[in-house]
Amino acid sequence: MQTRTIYKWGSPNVEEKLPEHTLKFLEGQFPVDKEFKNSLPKGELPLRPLKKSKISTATLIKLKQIVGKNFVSLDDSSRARHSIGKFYTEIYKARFGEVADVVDVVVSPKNEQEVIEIIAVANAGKIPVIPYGAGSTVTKALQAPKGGISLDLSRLNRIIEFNAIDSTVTVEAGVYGPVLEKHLNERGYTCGHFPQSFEFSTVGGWIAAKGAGQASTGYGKIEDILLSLTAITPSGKFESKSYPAASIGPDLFRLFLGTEGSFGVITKATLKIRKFHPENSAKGSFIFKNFEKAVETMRDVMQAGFGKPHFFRIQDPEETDISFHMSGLHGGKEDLFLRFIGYKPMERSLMHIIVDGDPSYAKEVLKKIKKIAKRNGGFSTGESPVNKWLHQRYSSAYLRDYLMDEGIRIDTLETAVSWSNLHELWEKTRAYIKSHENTSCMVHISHAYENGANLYFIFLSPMNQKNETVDFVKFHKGIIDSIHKHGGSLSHHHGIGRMLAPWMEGEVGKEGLRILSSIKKTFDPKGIMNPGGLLGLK
Ligand SMILES: Cc1cc2nc3c(=O)[nH]c(=O)nc-3n(C[C@H](O)[C@H](O)[C@H](O)COP(=O)(O)OP(=O)(O)OC[C@H]3O[C@@H](n4cnc5c(N)ncnc54)[C@H](O)[C@@H]3O)c2cc1C
Repeated sequence: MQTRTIYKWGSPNVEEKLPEHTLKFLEGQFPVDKEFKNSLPKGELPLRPLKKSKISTATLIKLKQIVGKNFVSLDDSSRARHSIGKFYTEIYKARFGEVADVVDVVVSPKNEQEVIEIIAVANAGKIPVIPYGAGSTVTKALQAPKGGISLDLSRLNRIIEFNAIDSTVTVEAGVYGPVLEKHLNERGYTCGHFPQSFEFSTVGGWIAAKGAGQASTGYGKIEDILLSLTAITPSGKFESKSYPAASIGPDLFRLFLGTEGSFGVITKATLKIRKFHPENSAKGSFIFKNFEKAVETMRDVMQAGFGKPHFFRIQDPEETDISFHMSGLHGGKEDLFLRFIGYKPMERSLMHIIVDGDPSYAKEVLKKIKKIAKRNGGFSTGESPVNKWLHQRYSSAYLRDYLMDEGIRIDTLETAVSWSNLHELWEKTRAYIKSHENTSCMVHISHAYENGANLYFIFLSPMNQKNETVDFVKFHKGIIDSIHKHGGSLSHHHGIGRMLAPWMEGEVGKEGLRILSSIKKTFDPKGIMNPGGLLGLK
């Protein structure tokens, strides 16, 4: 498996160089002062925890006895790396070497028994424990305002059982996406969970953040894929059984979904798997005259009842426009033809579809979608845009670090919204984002349901040369306020962490927070699991 460098997201084997036409477009759109750009650190400074480790010698001895001395790290780089995820300001500050809320020690157990013993030591000493999957969180969920132990789960990486009879796979929590998927693909199956961070995220992290993959419209979010789990909590070991369905009171294992390590450590999970033959997939794309018609088509398809695509995406007009520029299509013959037949830049909206499954099913569903698209004025643009998107479905995110080198800010926020609120939320939140000086706002829908969809906002602008962090935080807060005010959920798949915690009471209410807090107390009476404001918990 590939590893990545400290600061950069993505495979070190993939060059982040942009094609000439893309660079030209970005330079034109987001002019950045050369001197400012050159003054920006590019990630060459060593990471520097702003606090000294306060772990006691007695605790260190115990931890080393459990996992062996090679799996306990106290060095600056390990502590700092394990205390940041991939939120914009975390990465920005790390480039200056700074990591403020830092763990005291990093411990890497190799099995569940070692996790049990570490939790016991931590609980006895009231030492915070922060489970660490692959560090791809974008919600500040790994920051350690109270210090403590980072429990790196990457050695819990076994695939325990592939079960073709039940169509399940049981894995340890530290298994990375590509390892799991390769194992399944070799047997003609898929897990169906492909977050954009797929290459560098773990099964435990997917469950803990309650994430969604790019094919979630067909395969479901991780909560639909998860059948059962084992979690080690300070109160004991919780284990659920893998029934296809059951009526045995509330599904207790679901309590761990989305809790971002604040109830316990997920050590093992059983996931549903699906038969998978990519050669059978049916692909199509359409361009619509406007976003409204594209959304209407998506909603009609989701509510028609004839089946649904696995990947179902709409790019709003600005995202469609920027992808024309970035892919070099802008001004080309396809673009001119589309304009000529009435599909105008900054109005038109692109839709991508992939239907998996039995070939006759996939073909039939695509045929029916084509009918609905045609009725709504969709012009078929074939398989090629889908293949292009598939080619860069993970690597497009590598761009953020490159843009940071160039003095350009790019970040995202995402939400789920009912169909009836979708347009207002899209319009109002876009308007807020666009009110910030020289800011592009691209929006796509990538997860669709019978009752609504997600909206994924990407914003791009030159960095603020006076104070990038302060300006970013203020602007970012305004976007969250707008999403919240216009009927969107705080998150559809990234989770809450510490980033969205201040809005949690507004989302779930005082009573909701009280219930959450009392469940936490049951699993974690001393409050050692990922403490310090996560999920809005005290
Ligand atoms: C470029 C990029 C693209 C992304 N795209 C998507 C996307 O498409 N869909 C999506 O859902 N998310 C996406 N994310 C967010 C992130 O990748 C997910 O939240 C992912 O599920 C986190 O997994 P991880 O293994 O990296 O967990 P980490 O980042 O290490 O941890 C995340 C949280 O879960 C807790 N945790 C981790 N493992 C365990 C465990 N075994 N037991 C208990 N708690 C645990 C941690 O304490 C932390 O609070 C993206 C992130 C990036 C940087």
